[in-house]
Amino acid sequence: MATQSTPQRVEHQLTDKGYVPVYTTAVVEQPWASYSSQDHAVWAQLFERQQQVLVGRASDEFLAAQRAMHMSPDRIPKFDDLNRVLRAHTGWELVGVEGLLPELTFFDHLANRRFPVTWWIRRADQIDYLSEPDLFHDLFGHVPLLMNPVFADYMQAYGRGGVKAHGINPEALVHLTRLYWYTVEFGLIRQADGLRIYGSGIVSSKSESIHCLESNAPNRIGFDLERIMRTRYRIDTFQKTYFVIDSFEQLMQATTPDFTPIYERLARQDSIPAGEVLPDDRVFNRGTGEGWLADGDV
Ligand SMILES: C[C@H](O)[C@H](O)[C@H]1CNc2nc(N)[nH]c(=O)c2N1
Ligand SMILES: N[C@@H](Cc1ccccc1)C(=O)O
Ligand SMILES: [Fe+2]
Repeated sequence: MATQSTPQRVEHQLTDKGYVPVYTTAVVEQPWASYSSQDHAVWAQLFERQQQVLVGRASDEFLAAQRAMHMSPDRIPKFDDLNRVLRAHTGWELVGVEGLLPELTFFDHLANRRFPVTWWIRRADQIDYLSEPDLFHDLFGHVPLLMNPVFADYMQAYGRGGVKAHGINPEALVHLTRLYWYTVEFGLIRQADGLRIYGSGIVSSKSESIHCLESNAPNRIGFDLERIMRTRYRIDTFQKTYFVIDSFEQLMQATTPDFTPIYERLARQDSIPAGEVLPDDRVFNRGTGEGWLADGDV
């Protein structure tokens, strides 16, 4: 009987966020044969639950991409099977990793159309909350949209931008990471029939899939590149603000220009607290702020 899959943590490193696990940057084969029956059961339970929550909440593009991937709901998919489909559609491929990677390693993967997917899945007692990306977050949350040609291009361009920003200065990376956070992880998109989810951090969370669209607590504000790059975010609670794009084409066009002058301009401006609404914001919802914690913005 295979044991519960556990990540091979290399060590813990003391950072400004306290002790964080540091993983090897190595690409690892997916140990598919060693997944336990509990691992597959956790996948099936999360997949089934999220499928139900996302009807009427996930964007049309996300649902179409997910259908095209033919991911099995009842056991952990094989990276090799998904790679055959993904490569044929947009040239992307999944690579197995132990967990969070150093930023430059992460960006370099994206720049080469490789998406790093954590090989282990959370335990049954972590179903509702996990502090770091596991296989379910990466595979169910991030992988489907890599089937969408425009979003696939955006993700590669983002990776190239990350490598570039890493060579500029740490502040540029902070500004760029916020863009990732408020689009790839927690982005909303406007459809004719209402706001919908495309961010991976949301689609892999039952509670946030409901909260982000239906609670009055958070702000919902129209996409504005530099506004987003100035805005701090939360890593331990629901987002205080969600940003809304009109289309992936809008996202692609907004991020095509050279960011170098943008980083220079942003360096002279203050960051914006996660829950703030500015006079020029295109406000879809002005949040009540109910349940917000006072501090903790990153
Ligand atoms: C974009 C930003 O650097 C972000 O924190 C990166 C860092 N390293 C990562 N490493 C992995 N494996 N997966 C991720 O999503 C990220 N995110
Ligand atoms: N155009 C950005 C790179 C980028 C592309 C797509 C998304 C985010 C950033 C730059 O010059 O740095
Ligand atoms: Fe993620």
